[in-house]
Amino acid sequence: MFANSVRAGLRAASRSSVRAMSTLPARSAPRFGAGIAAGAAVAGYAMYEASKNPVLLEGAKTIAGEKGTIKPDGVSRQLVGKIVSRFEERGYKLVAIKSLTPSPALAKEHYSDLASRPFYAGLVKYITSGTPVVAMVWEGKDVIRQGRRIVGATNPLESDPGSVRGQYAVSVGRNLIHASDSFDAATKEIGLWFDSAELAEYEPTAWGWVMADN
Ligand SMILES: Nc1ncnc2c1ncn2[C@@H]1O[C@H](COP(=O)(O)OP(=O)(O)OP(=O)(O)O)[C@@H](O)[C@H]1O
Repeated sequence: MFANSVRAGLRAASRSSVRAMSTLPARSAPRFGAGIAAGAAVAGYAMYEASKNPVLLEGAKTIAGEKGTIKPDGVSRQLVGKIVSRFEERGYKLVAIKSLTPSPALAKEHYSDLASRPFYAGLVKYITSGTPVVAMVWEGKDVIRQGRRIVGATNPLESDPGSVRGQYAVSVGRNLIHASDSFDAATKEIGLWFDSAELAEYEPTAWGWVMADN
């Protein structure tokens, strides 16, 4: 489950904005990520699990986090259930989920690291099209790295066939879902997309069986 320190950090971050979120102590870094998959926002993200051995993604870039967000094409194509099932069946805990149409300001902040890219304007337009996105936060061991594997490579041409993008997408510009690619990104994204009160605390029935190391 979430370490109290981590949970406290996330809640503080959610209350205090993105900058506050990024101040979560590295030693408290959980082995998870948050992600948003779907519609637009990247909250696809995914989640976060407290860990005694912090694991940050090697060479990770800022992303939405695990937080995961199902983008508008994922919602319009009615793939939300299938995508959520991938995380649930793997054993990850759903901490938060909501459907919304992000504002241009939210979309721009979420993808701020891509502002100089030629596809940025189209990306923001796509995410804010009016078809909602589904923002999620998932928790569990290695959820950021595993979440990225579940989602698949950015370009469907390079995605593993068993991944979400590898099975359902053909275009990099319509790749269905976003998932945070690092702890810092997940923390930032969870804070961008969710209020602390939206992050649930509970223990799934088989949590111990799924997350135990020995
Ligand atoms: N060449 C491109 N043309 C159009 N859209 C692109 C292109 N490259 C990336 N994108 C869009 O920008 C998003 C963010 O790109 P990024 O390089 O951060 O990949 P990613 O981290 O796999 O994606 P995401 O952040 O959505 O999970 C991609 O998911 C895709 O929707």
